[in-house]
Amino acid sequence: MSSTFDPLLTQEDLKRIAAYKAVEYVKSGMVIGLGTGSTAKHAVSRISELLKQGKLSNIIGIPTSTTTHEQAISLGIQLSDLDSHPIVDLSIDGADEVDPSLNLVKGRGGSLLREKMIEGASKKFVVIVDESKLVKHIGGSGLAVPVEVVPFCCDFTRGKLEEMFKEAGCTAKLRVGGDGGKTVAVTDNGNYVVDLYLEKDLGDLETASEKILRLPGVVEHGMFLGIATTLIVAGKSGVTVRDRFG
Ligand SMILES: O=C(CO)[C@H](O)[C@H](O)COP(=O)(O)O
Repeated sequence: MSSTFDPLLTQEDLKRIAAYKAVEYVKSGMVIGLGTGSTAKHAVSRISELLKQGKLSNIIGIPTSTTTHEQAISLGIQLSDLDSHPIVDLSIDGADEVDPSLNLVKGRGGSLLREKMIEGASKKFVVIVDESKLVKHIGGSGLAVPVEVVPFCCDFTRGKLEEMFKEAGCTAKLRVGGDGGKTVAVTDNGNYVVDLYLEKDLGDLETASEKILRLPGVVEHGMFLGIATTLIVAGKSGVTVRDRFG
């Protein structure tokens, strides 16, 4: 599916267009996983707008971060969690990278663990991106693959991760806060993030995933393999919608 746009649209416009398109999947009475980031925030705002206009009702949101929790609360969206609502009808979230098989890198915003729990529990997971996020192979773009680690001996875990992907030219860096690097960035779960910068792609992603998850000290990584069901891409020449099973 595709339509033609104004070439003067900004990246922010494209994020909003993708998000609004995804919200067309939201129906009254649904439990919705609310993603995190500058693209997902447009979806949360749109859901609230439609609730206020009476075009949607009885929506329960499951936020994927404290930031999204605060946004949704400020917009009056009713919230819950996976303990009370273990099955999520639909999640909508952005991504940092998307490959042709709809595998993703997520978590450059630091919310990868809650995102993976909620999006993995969803019957449908719609990924919304502008076209800059499309890559041939995830993990080889020069940008980071985030890994959430426990704070205990995090430099030991960082070193093990770097060693693990030595052949892919990996440099593993502990993520610092937005205060010029004076403090370590802490996730919503009280953990740290090690960013894996790779010169080459990771090869077989399932193998890489298993290796990372087997390392004690690792909580989760930001590769979302086989979780996304639908991809919405907004680009200067239009919007496309792709279903993994379609
Ligand atoms: O995974 C995420 C946060 O943990 C975000 O979805 C991802 O970083 C994309 O963010 P943005 O829409 O701001 O580019």
